[in-house]
Amino acid sequence: MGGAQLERPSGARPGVCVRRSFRAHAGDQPRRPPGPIPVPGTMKQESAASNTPPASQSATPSAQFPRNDGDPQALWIFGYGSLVWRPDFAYSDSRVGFVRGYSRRFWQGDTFHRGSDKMPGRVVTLLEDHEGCTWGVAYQVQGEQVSEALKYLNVREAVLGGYDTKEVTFYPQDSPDQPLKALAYVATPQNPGYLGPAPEEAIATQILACRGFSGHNLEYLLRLADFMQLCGPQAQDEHLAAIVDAVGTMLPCFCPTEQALALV
Ligand SMILES: N[C@@H](CCC(=O)N[C@@H](CS)C(=O)NCC(=O)O)C(=O)O
Repeated sequence: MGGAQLERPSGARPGVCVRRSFRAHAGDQPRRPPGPIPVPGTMKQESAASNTPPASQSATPSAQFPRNDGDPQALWIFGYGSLVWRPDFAYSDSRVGFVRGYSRRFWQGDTFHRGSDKMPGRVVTLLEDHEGCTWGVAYQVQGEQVSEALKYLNVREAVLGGYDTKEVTFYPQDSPDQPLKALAYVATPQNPGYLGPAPEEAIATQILACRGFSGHNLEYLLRLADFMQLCGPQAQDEHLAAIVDAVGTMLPCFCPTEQALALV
């Protein structure tokens, strides 16, 4: 469930980054109703109406919904963080690809999904960067999926995460000459949860120490690193790689000794 499956083309040599076809599978379609993220273990099917945040909380998307040729009702949503592996909304199609002019940074604080008020975690946002390129997944929603996805993401991203919407141009890896307009959720420096730049070692320490209602902050980092690994050598994210390296260096300090585990 969640992110679509990356398929290794038949005949590809294992361990070699090859161009992959990225296909959503009907079985992947999430079943979670749109709306507030239920605390893990308490998920239940609720009517959309009961999930609608109070008017005072709802933050309507600021970007006009980007339209592409073809189905006027269709909308593409670009994910570059947790949306890469856990979109949790129904979609009709998905593509791996990238956006130009932005770099991804772990500069957004999170006190719900991967952190708490006392120990905010760090999640990603997009930074305008003329030479930047950020890889992720674009999901196509059509018909009723559009309002359901936007209602759900408004709560998950805007109300709970401090993100705002922005129109971006998405380049599918399989057809970069046919770019798509897409909606992205971006945490700007003006939002109260924004933490801004920090040394990668400090970010790694924060990630190692934090968890929230959606799980540990380390899971968030490693799932994103997994995705980037699957994208192949053409997809580089030095900021992400530096944080993963820093985590690897620090993990021994966080791991209990054999004596402590009484493994002897
Ligand atoms: N908007 C970015 C980042 C999304 C993101 O990571 N948002 C957090 C909100 S703070 C989230 O949904 N976290 C859910 C989780 O960590 O599983 C994306 O397109 O993926």
